Amino acid sequence: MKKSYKEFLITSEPLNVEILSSVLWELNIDGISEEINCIKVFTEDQRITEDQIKNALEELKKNNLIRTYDVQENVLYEKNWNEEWEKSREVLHITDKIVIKPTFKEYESGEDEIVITLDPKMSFGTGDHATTKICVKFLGKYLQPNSNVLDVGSGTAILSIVAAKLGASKVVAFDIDEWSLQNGKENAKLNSVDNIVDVRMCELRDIAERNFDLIVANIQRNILLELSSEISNRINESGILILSGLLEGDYQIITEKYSELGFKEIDFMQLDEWIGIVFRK
Ligand SMILES: C[S@@+](CC[C@H](N)C(=O)[O-])C[C@H]1O[C@@H](n2cnc3c(N)ncnc32)[C@H](O)[C@@H]1O
Repeated sequence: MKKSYKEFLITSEPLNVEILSSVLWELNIDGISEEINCIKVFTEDQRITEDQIKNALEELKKNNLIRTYDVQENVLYEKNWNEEWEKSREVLHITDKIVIKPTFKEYESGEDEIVITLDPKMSFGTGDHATTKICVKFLGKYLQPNSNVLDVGSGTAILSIVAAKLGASKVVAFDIDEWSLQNGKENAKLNSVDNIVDVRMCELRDIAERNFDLIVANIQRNILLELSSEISNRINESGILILSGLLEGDYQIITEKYSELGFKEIDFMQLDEWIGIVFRK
């Protein structure tokens, strides 16, 4: 039997690809491709309904992040959506030193550059999203060589691989998503850091280690609030905590929660409407 996929063609005003894709990835879609004036979302048939997409867009509308939207559904037979999606990936220079390259693109690296090769497949973390960029920039600034790092919600393991390449001696990367386990392991191997990056599929409460020098978590606000005590219990005295996945409006509730747990804010960054905060325990 032919396997079918659905393609949802989404137009919105304004067309904010980053915000749309971050919300749509949460629905467990398979891929997104960015077109000139719309985005296309690909998913295996039956997995996601048009109503689920519309509910997510309606939520964004309620929060004034988009004004209007339109969704058109097409069924595709044996379409290689991954190929479509790959066409829109580019080599990304996140800092002067850190470059993210999709596996299918050629790139000649500069002398001091750290080039990370990624095959994102179905996990979050291509490096395109503002929150990933914020975390990468902060890792470049705060990660000390030989650190013990925890990556909460690792997706493609992009942040773990960056940490390993920057000199971390041990990185535990975990995610609740099955695709991320597979994809994170593949990417760690692809970048020859699978001896440093330990990718797991579990919840934070299952992480037995409690001695991390740096914890990075790029997840949405409610999860960061829910996991705050568990995060706090796993960081060393004077450890660094990098949080992103947050919108401007999340700043106050997050800083209040984490300062109650003894964290002090030491840095802040905003890219578009997304923010990242660095704390020291
Ligand atoms: C925004 S993505 C971040 C991916 C990657 N770290 C990056 O910075 O690009 C958030 C990830 O958190 C995972 N996630 C969501 N809830 C989680 C939880 N309670 N514990 C661990 N991971 C979670 C999702 O599956 C997703 O892969």
